[in-house]
Amino acid sequence: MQNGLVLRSTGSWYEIRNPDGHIFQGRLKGKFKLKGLKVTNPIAVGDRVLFDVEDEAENTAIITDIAPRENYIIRQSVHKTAHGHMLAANIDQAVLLATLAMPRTSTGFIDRFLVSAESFRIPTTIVFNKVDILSEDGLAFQQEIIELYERIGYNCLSTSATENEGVDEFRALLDQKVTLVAGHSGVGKSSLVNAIAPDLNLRTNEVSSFANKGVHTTTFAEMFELAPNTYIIDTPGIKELGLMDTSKTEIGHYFPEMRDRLNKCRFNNCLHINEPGCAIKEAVGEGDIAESRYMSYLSMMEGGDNRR
Ligand SMILES: Nc1nc2c(ncn2[C@@H]2O[C@H](COP(=O)(O)OP(=O)(O)OP(=O)(O)O)[C@@H](O)[C@H]2O)c(=O)[nH]1
Ligand SMILES: [Zn+2]
Repeated sequence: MQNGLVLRSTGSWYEIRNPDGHIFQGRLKGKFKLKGLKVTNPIAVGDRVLFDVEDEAENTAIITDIAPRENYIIRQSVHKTAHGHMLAANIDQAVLLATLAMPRTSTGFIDRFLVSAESFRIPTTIVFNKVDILSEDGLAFQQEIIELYERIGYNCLSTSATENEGVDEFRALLDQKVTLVAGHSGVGKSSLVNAIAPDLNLRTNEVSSFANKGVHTTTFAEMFELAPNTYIIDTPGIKELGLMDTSKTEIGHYFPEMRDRLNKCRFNNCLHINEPGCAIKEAVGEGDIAESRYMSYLSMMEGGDNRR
């Protein structure tokens, strides 16, 4: 019996790393209890498992147990069934990679991500990349945006992957942690990761013989070791985390700057849209809650598409 960390999953095979760095291709034998979780997959990237080596020469293994998870991210299936897909487990933090250069990340997209991360209790740092190509006005605007998010309590960092700015800070941020890295295509995710771990090459790693072992060749998330005890989880093709089973009354709780004010509204079932005596709208009016954040809130309440 050994323990290991699940680095990838194809749906039927799981790539497991043991503490010595040895890689096994593991699978579950028979049916495994999902312990009440409404998900289609019993094991996710980031899971810690116990396993028995099945074939020494082939490096295959049988997974016998899964350690309790500290947290996990579930994505609702495209079919909107009651069951979602567990994207990753045991995540220490998320990095939302954004840019105010091109392709510009909207505050709506940032807020949607932050709300999801709050709902999964994952602390998030917003990294603003491509600072090297911002104009003077662009830089001033970025400073305002950073202040806006820092006031709420989010850690922010500005970087240039190409000019090596903020790269040491980025490396320090990831050190000894399991970090989910997310962001739109083109913001510089691979450039920034390659700047701190040149040997890794995110892109080429995606195509491996491992993927051929599975019936479903789509891998939803993958874990990469950057340095000892330092991992990133890449979610290729996944732009937003999405929310599971979130009622309208809950959304306000995932805006930290609203949380403390929620019990000050006149009506305790206030949705902060057009009710009289609303402490949230009052705070927006006084500038204590940013207009852009409130707009994101309203958009999420409408279930509107706020992805861009
Ligand atoms: N000026 C500037 N360009 C950058 C920076 N970081 C990345 N780029 C450029 O932006 C483009 C996209 O960078 P990638 O690292 O491939 O972006 P990505 O987010 O990994 O995008 P996908 O590969 O589509 O997921 C490339 O042409 C990079 O050279 C930066 O800090 N400054
Ligand atoms: Zn209210």
